[in-house]
Amino acid sequence: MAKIKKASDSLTVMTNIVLPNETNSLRNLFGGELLAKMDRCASISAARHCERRVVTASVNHVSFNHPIPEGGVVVLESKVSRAFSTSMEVYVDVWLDDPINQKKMHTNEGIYTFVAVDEFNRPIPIPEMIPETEEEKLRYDAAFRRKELSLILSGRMKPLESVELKKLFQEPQEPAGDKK
Ligand SMILES: CCCCCCCCCCCCCCCC(=O)SCCNC(=O)CCNC(=O)[C@H](O)C(C)(C)COP(=O)(O)OP(=O)(O)OC[C@H]1O[C@@H](n2cnc3c(N)ncnc32)[C@H](O)[C@@H]1OP(=O)(O)O
Repeated sequence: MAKIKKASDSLTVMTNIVLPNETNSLRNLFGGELLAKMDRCASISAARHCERRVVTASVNHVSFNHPIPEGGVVVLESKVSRAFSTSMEVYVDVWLDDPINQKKMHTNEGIYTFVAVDEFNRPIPIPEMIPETEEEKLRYDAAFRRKELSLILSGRMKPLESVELKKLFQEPQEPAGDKK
């Protein structure tokens, strides 16, 4: 597949108001409801990138930094952060938006992996992705480590087979001349 796409080509923005039936006993948005919203938003980004059917392969990370209250306006923004062969990482940022005071607070982020599949649910190749902004470049650079970690945690890769992740745990090598 020759096509190359930008991260911004997959930008997806979903805005919702938190309704009472989505809240927990503290009257904040229930975590599972947020996960479902993030999965929907991210899956649209993934489909926009590869122009194919996609399935969620894993949820690699979700952070709940601030509660989102009933009646709050929730804005989800997702983009593909890196495309591999058949899989892609999608980053979702969640904001609590105060339209009256025009303030926005970053409340959550999530990192998902999607796989493009054919009509028989077999993985198929996807276009490459090029990052443009500084944030997109940082997320792109770290995505391979996260892919390796996710494969290790799901039993699909042995830790010693990793390339990028292993480097994090290796002692920095001293230049030959500095040895005492
Ligand atoms: C034009 C469009 C406009 C927009 C228009 C709107 C469209 C709107 C779209 C909405 C779309 C609905 C979105 C529903 C989203 C669900 O809800 S899907 C339901 C939940 N998910 C599932 O049921 C998936 C079930 N699992 C599977 O089907 C298979 O395990 C999978 C994921 C296809 C993988 O199959 P497999 O045979 O194991 O394949 P394998 O070759 O080993 O791995 C394939 C790739 O996945 C990676 N992978 C597999 N597991 C993992 C893991 N745990 N971690 C990281 N990577 C992994 C592999 O590393 C490999 O990556 P590449 O190196 O090829 O890039």
